Amino acid sequence: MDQSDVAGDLADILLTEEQLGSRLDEMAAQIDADYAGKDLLLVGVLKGAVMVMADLSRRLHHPVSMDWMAVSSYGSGTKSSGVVRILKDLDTDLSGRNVLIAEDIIDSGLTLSWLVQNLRSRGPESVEIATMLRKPDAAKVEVDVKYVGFDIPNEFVVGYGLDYAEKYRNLPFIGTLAPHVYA
Ligand SMILES: O=P(O)(O)OC[C@H]1O[C@H](OP(=O)(O)OP(=O)(O)O)[C@H](O)[C@@H]1O
Ligand code: HPA
Ligand SMILES: [Mg+2]
Repeated sequence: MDQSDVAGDLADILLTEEQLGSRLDEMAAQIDADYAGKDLLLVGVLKGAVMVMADLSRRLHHPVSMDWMAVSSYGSGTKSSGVVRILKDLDTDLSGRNVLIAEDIIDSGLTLSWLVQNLRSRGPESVEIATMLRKPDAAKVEVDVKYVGFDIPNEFVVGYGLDYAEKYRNLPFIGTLAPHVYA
């Protein structure tokens, strides 16, 4: 997508591609250090986490496996329904594995608190979370997150995997939408 095609839809750019990239460098270095000598399974949460998974995993100097889950709580709206559905489950047996969930955003926390509980019940060695974004002021449940890219204000954001009604995921930066887009 030519960014000029969506420029009229955006109110603001919150985080540039460069800011996301340098924060990912730091997160990857931390993850490499924390998991040195250990097995690591990255679990990406479709669809939003595709960018984080691709960009974070390529920065790790660590042999990892990758698997994917699809869960959805937002549908096409801007509010979490609170009801999490598994649309696609993992192919991997988690017994004894060190699992690191890769996510684009923790908003209300409902998706991740549900997912962490679900994965912990499968007998892994550990389950931790790496998320690019978190909205502290939107939290409805506490989620223990080991790696956070950025804490952001409580506004609906798009880009870098995040959609509004399935659009804007491929923007390389994080932005907010102009009010007319929701109308
Ligand atoms: O903390 P929460 O309030 O639960 O929100 C976070 C979740 O919402 C989004 O997924 P969505 O359901 O929109 O699916 P998608 O990734 O396919 O867009 C996002 O990717 C997270 O998984
Ligand atoms: N934008 C897009 N998708 C989301 C958001 C957001 O701010 N929060 C949870 N899912
Ligand atoms: Mg979504």
